[in-house]
Amino acid sequence: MTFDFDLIVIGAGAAGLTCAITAKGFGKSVLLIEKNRTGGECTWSGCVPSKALINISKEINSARKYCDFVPDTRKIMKDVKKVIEDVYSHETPEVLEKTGINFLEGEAEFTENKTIKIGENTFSGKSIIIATGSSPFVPPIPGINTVEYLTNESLFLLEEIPKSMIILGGGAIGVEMAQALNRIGVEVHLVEMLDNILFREDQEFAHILREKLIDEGVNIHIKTKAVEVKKNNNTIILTVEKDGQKSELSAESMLVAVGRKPSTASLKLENAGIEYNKKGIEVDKHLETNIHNIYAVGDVVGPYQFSHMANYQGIIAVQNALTPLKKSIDYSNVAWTTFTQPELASAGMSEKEAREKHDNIHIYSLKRDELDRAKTKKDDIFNVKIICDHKKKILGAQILADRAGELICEIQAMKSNGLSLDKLAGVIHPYPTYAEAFSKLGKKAYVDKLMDNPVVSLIKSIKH
Ligand SMILES: Cc1cc2nc3c(=O)[nH]c(=O)nc-3n(C[C@H](O)[C@H](O)[C@H](O)COP(=O)(O)OP(=O)(O)OC[C@H]3O[C@@H](n4cnc5c(N)ncnc54)[C@H](O)[C@@H]3O)c2cc1C
Ligand SMILES: NC(=O)c1ccc[n+]([C@@H]2O[C@H](COP(=O)([O-])OP(=O)(O)OC[C@H]3O[C@@H](n4cnc5c(N)ncnc54)[C@H](O)[C@@H]3O)[C@@H](O)[C@H]2O)c1
Repeated sequence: MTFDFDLIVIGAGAAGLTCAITAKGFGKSVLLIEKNRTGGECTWSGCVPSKALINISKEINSARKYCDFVPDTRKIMKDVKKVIEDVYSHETPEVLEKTGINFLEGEAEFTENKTIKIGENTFSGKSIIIATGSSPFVPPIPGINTVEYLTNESLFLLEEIPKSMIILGGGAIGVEMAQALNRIGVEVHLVEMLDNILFREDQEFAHILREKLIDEGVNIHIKTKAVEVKKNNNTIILTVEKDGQKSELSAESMLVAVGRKPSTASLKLENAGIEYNKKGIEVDKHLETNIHNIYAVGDVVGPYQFSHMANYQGIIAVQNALTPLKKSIDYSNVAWTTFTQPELASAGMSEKEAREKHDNIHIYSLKRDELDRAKTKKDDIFNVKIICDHKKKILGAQILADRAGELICEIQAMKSNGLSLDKLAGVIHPYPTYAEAFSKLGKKAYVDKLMDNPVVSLIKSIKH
């Protein structure tokens, strides 16, 4: 059987772009289909605009320590859009076509398992990769459809920012946006139904971060459930329930950020017999669906909804789809960062997970007052936790600090290469840096390892 393309990729977000570029690198013919704009969520309504807004809000926050002023949110939003345009300029259909990728704009659906339909046209692919991402989940709170709520898809399209905002959901989006919006002058109410923000993170560090946000002026309502939404003139009124007591929060606008739903509806997966559930498309360890040569990657698959995971999965899926070598996905070395200030970065296991999986773990931690660099900045928050097994092999790490997302990469590199923490003991780190914390912890691990050595134990016992 002959095919129109070696590979058809549906969706040109982080995952789909990686797939198309990687396949082209293998010298294969590729058709990339996108119904909206190339770049997907990360460029238009996710990582890029959120980090641009966070950066601006940091600058405003620093300046505000020394003088008071009202930020111009029209100018802020214009600058956020400029950043989006800059990133997009490197991934436009024209740029992609120059690399030899065939690009088609349109909504793709399966007609059968080798054939995709876009409008009136059908195309066959020897292999197909689904990379259609996710969209915001909107909870069925009574009255929600009677108000014009925002999601990440509409927030960054605003020309100016409302003066007050209710944010529903204290996850990654809610917390990052709560701090950034509050810093640019928005009165923020963050509503989270669990007993802390950032439920996936180390809860001790999430607690410190929560206190910091409250200190900055964010109104955080934990253990609080949204029960009804209504509108009164230009005000959104959210009825919430906490400990059985109802009360009302009001604001000009409301951002819904309570998780994602996979984008499967438009694909007509049934026509190809592809299995999926409400969490997304089901794949095996090779990222292959139940249908041979149809793969799925990125947010539409999970379990981690990050751009870097979309990239990682994309490369593996292409390799498996186009070459005889089958590579398994490995989620044992995942790292991520929540871009608040301070940032909260994680690699591998949390302390809780490590305790569940290992009998004998050792936590190496270091706080602000043990590190000169942190002490040089007034009010700096600095917390590191590195979780090791009994041989000091790194199982996981969490860092709550400025630029924690950069700092975690040193530990991530060590962990991914199976190195133990004591190996950092002899590595010279410049003084005074935040990263010096790692060589200090490496030295502690080195001494502990030495003490665990049977020869040292024997000498110690003889001496005693
Ligand atoms: C506010 C926010 C901030 C974030 N910040 C970060 C961050 O800092 N770091 C990080 O790693 N991650 C971050 N993320 C997560 C990250 O954006 C996603 O994990 C990533 O973009 C997923 O990429 P994807 O390619 O799987 O999906 P998407 O980027 O959603 O791409 C899917 C594409 O498929 C297209 N599509 C869907 N159906 C069809 C169809 N039938 N036919 C044709 N095209 C179709 C869509 O239009 C879309 O362009 C953030 C997310 C949000 C919402
Ligand atoms: N820096 C980053 O890497 C980054 C930033 C933003 C988003 N993301 C990705 O996007 C994904 C989605 O982010 P998100 O913040 O929408 O989801 P999330 O799953 O991270 O958090 C959603 C939060 O909403 C709460 N919630 C759910 N229903 C609620 C309700 N009815 N009332 C009050 N609270 C409710 C949940 O308890 C949870 O804490 C993240 O999981 C992450 O993968 C990553």
